[in-house]
Amino acid sequence: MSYEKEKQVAIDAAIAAAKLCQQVRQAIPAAMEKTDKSPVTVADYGSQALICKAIGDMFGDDPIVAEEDAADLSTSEMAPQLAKVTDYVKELVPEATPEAVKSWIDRGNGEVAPRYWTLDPIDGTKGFLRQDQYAVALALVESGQVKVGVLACPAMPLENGECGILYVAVRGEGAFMAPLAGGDLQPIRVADIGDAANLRFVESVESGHGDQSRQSAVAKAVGITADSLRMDSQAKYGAVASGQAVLYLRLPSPKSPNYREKIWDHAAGTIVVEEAGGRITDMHGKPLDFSIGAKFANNQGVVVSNGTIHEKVLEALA
Ligand SMILES: Nc1ncnc2c1ncn2[C@@H]1O[C@H](COP(=O)(O)O)[C@@H](O)[C@H]1OP(=O)(O)O
Ligand SMILES: [Mg+2]
Ligand SMILES: [Mg+2]
Ligand SMILES: [Mg+2]
Repeated sequence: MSYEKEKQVAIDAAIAAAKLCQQVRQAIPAAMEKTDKSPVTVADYGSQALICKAIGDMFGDDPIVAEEDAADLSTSEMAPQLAKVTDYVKELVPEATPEAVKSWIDRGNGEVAPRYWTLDPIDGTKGFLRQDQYAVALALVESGQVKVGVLACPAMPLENGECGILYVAVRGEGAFMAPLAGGDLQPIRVADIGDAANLRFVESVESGHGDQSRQSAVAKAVGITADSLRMDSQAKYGAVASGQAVLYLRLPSPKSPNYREKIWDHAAGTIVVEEAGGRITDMHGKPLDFSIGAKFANNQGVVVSNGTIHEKVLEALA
């Protein structure tokens, strides 16, 4: 089946959301704290409102499993924050009101189903706040398989020195990138192992999101001697898909061994890498299971590679 309409709606929505994020970031955003102590900003809510509205308007029957929840914005003390979110959304959707914005955000409370969308309105909020990398990540999943993935990475550098990359993939059609500011989609491929300059691996900036000493040891065991490239968000998937790195390791942090990865932190990135010729499994070699819920209850860790080194990496982990 062709996903032309889904792809186009997803691209347009992600570009609009990325614009909103860039506007918020110019104003040096403040972080609010969620109940799990993780940060969130008006841009996370604004991005989720825009994208859930767009998907809901075009594909009203599709559930959306998204990270944020409008309940966090519904108290009277949060009214000024909701007003700010509404102002940013209004610049792109003039009819936005606080109530409408909350209802759009709440479209993201859907559950995993035979066909669903999953959204991280800002992946890498900590990177967003640090003026580092972040991504707007949207994917369509059918029968447990990601079919369409769009990653908008406003801070990813292009070869010409400008910033902003859009990565797009549709199952069976290849992976592509374009300048986020506009331009043609160009095919991308993972790096060949013979390409020594690209023999690098990527990992999180946040040391609490992985096991950095084990990640370095595994990279060394497969012949990668260069220091890791540390990057926030699913921009790391973009780096592997476009050949800037051959490996992305995300092994459970000793500080939070029971943490389970969330589907919206991986769905869009995984199809971009797979369609660029790469491979993704968990640290035990199992495929990521997108069919059970918002968390990967049956997977531990994530290994993303150019494909050719994957078995060696799994052997080093075993
Ligand atoms: N202990 C953890 N291990 C792995 N990922 C985590 C952990 N805690 C939070 N995260 C998630 O890591 C993602 C950012 O990853 P990266 O470090 O690659 O930029 C965020 O979506 C964040 O989720 P959350 O938004 O729920 O805090
Ligand atoms: Mg995230
Ligand atoms: Mg997020
Ligand atoms: Mg978050």
